[in-house]
Amino acid sequence: MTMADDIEFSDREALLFHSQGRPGKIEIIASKPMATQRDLSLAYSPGVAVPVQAIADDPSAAYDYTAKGNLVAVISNGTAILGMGNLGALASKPVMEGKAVLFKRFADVDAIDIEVDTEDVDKFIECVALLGPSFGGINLEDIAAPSCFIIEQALRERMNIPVFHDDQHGTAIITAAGLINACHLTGRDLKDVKLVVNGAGAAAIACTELIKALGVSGDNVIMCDREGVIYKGREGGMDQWKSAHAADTDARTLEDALDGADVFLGLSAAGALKPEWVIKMAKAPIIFAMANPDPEITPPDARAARPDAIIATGRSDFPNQVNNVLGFPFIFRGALDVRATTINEEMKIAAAHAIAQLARQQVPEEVARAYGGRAHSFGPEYIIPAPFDPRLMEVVPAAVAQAAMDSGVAQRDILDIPGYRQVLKGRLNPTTSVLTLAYDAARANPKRVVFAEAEEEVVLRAAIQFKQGGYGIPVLVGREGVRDQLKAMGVTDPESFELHNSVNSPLVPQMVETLYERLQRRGYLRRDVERMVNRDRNIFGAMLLKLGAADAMLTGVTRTYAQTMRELRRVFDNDPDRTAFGIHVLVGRSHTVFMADTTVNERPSPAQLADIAVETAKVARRMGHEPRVAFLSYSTFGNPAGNWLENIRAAVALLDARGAAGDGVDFEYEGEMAPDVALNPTVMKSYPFSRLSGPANILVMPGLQSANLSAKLLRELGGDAVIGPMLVGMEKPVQVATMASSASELVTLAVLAAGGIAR
Ligand SMILES: NC(=O)C1=CN([C@@H]2O[C@H](COP(=O)(O)OP(=O)(O)OC[C@H]3O[C@@H](n4cnc5c(N)ncnc54)[C@H](OP(=O)(O)O)[C@@H]3O)[C@@H](O)[C@H]2O)C=CC1
Ligand SMILES: CC(=O)C(=O)O
Ligand SMILES: [Mg+2]
Repeated sequence: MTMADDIEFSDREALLFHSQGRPGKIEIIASKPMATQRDLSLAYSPGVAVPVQAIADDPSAAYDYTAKGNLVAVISNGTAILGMGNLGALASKPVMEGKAVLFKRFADVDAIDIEVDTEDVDKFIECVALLGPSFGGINLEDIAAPSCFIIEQALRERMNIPVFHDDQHGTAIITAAGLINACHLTGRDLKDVKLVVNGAGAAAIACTELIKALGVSGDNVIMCDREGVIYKGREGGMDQWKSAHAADTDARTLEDALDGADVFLGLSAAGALKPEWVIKMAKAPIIFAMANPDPEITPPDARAARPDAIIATGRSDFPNQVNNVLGFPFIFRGALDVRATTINEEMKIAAAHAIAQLARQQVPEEVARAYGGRAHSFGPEYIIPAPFDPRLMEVVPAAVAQAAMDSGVAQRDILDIPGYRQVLKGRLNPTTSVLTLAYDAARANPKRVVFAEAEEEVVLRAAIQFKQGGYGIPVLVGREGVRDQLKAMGVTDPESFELHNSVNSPLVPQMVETLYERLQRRGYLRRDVERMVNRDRNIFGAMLLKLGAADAMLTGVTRTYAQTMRELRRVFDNDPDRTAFGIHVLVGRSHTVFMADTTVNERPSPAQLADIAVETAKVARRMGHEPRVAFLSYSTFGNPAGNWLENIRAAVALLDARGAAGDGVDFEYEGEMAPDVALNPTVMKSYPFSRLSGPANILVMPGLQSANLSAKLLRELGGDAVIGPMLVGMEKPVQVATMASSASELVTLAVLAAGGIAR
């Protein structure tokens, strides 16, 4: 196969990728434990008879007792494998396995590939129709036109689950989204656009139909196939689907058709578009060369011919990937979740608009990271979101589900769409579900949060996301130039951001007064205080908070944690009677563990250890977890004996006493114990007297050495996501990020502070 020079893998690597380990790309994993005889009895005979009878009595019970409702079949006969042509059912298997994997990765839809070895349309229809009971939906793939039209139509009529030919409708939805945005960027009105479509197969016909439905005039569209322009009256190589798009034109070749055209839409074959024809297109032409794996024209060739063009391909190694992977996982997610009987026009148009809109919003960092740090913002090189954009999972299924309900094809209603969007977010990323309560709390009661280091780009990105997410009002500390920075980052209304600095803040005299009163007996002269307020953004930002101009504060990106804490301590005390300390939260797929104190107290006293347990338990509850506290040590209940255990034992005794006195110790705790005893139920069994009813989810660490080391090791080497460090116990909600924090991590800390979770 010919590959473009810049693809960074060889054919051998592609084969190795598929053959290494288990051959292929998918496997099936049981969703229920199969460990014991009892499990077997329940899962298989005799237990399985019960759901069998329930489904026989009421077929809709299949959605409750089997995987049907989340299972999609990816079905092909291999007659149009990508742009490679008819290579047969078996050869299509790598593509179909690939589509199944994409369903799972992007939208948590379980999918299985089925290759049907026939080109006989009736046999194919019969085969698929009979598979209906197994699946929640059918995704037809890489079936050549015109058979695909007959097959899809017949199956849609016969089956009561969604049947969707991805190459037709998935492609059409994404193409429409890309075209809407490309026209927007080049100041074109869809109804005036002159469009040339190359290809008259599954993808081309469906794209053209949807684009016409969106407002492009039929008179302005010319479609071409291998024989050239499909014009009214042409006789050779025609069928009813091509005839429907035959143009009233004198143009006979693709070259003729392209003269003055605004848009080229290629859904045909590699190399079909010559650079010299592109030169004839209108100003700022839009070129979607979507054949896979090799496009109709390579982006470098298209760019060389037309530097003013917007260029898209179906591939992930160039900007603007217009590929149905952006659609099918999320469209099925929404359709399955409302048990839609079909995927109708309303649902497709809702998906197209949702995707188009998403591209116009600020791009989150996860996306930039997934694409090697290439930053995106809406423009000619970024007309459509990238498949790794986690927001697709939140917005597209919700739009599709809503459209299904509105158009009457949903069998189950989702009434709480904001709640559904949260569920969708949590479905992919356990970290976001842990944070759901925090995000909800912040959004319900938006607070003013000081972003003290707003001249840093990462901080500004976080502030923009914080504002756009509706989590609160960022209060930026920085020079006037920050507004230009905001503008350069795509913010259209930088004036709407509140910006403070000591040069023009009317609060400075009051800040100096208040801080001097606090520090005058701690070795500071008034002029020291003046200098601090005027020059140090942490002091200035903290004073905004102290004086009530904001509700919370975020800093830490420009100075070390210890240095930042020293500065904050000049302004803030601990909350009276509380210990200030840090918490890291480790989020795995099946567990969440809070670890404290990971940042502040080098050798916590027994009273501090007890406080850390009580306060961390409160934070865990605020994040939806019932606390079980383990006081960690290298030693478990006195073995081995050592000199370092007294503090821990005294802390446990203090909690016993506080509990006996009814003083807020309403959670399980135990210690001292080693981490395996705290976390591993099997090891735990050796200590039947332990008061923990299950694995601990709060680990109170014996000292800063072990705590900070553990947190950092887990962040660098562990497989889990790590949230934090959160700072709790200060007089005001202040969060100190680590210097390497990403914008998403900063947003999380701001949300934890604003939502009152970390306080
Ligand atoms: N980026 C994306 O998301 C997607 C891209 N595609 C790509 O679109 C292409 C077509 O796929 P699909 O519609 O499923 O396949 P079909 O087999 O249904 O259709 C192929 C069409 O392309 C036409 N064609 C082939 N070669 C040429 C050429 N040199 N000049 C003009 N027309 C040509 C054929 O013409 P004729 O009718 O005369 O035989 C036919 O109409 C493939 O390259 C595929 O990879 C498809 C789906 C999604
Ligand atoms: C992307 C796709 O489905 C195709 O090229 O056929
Ligand atoms: Mg395909």
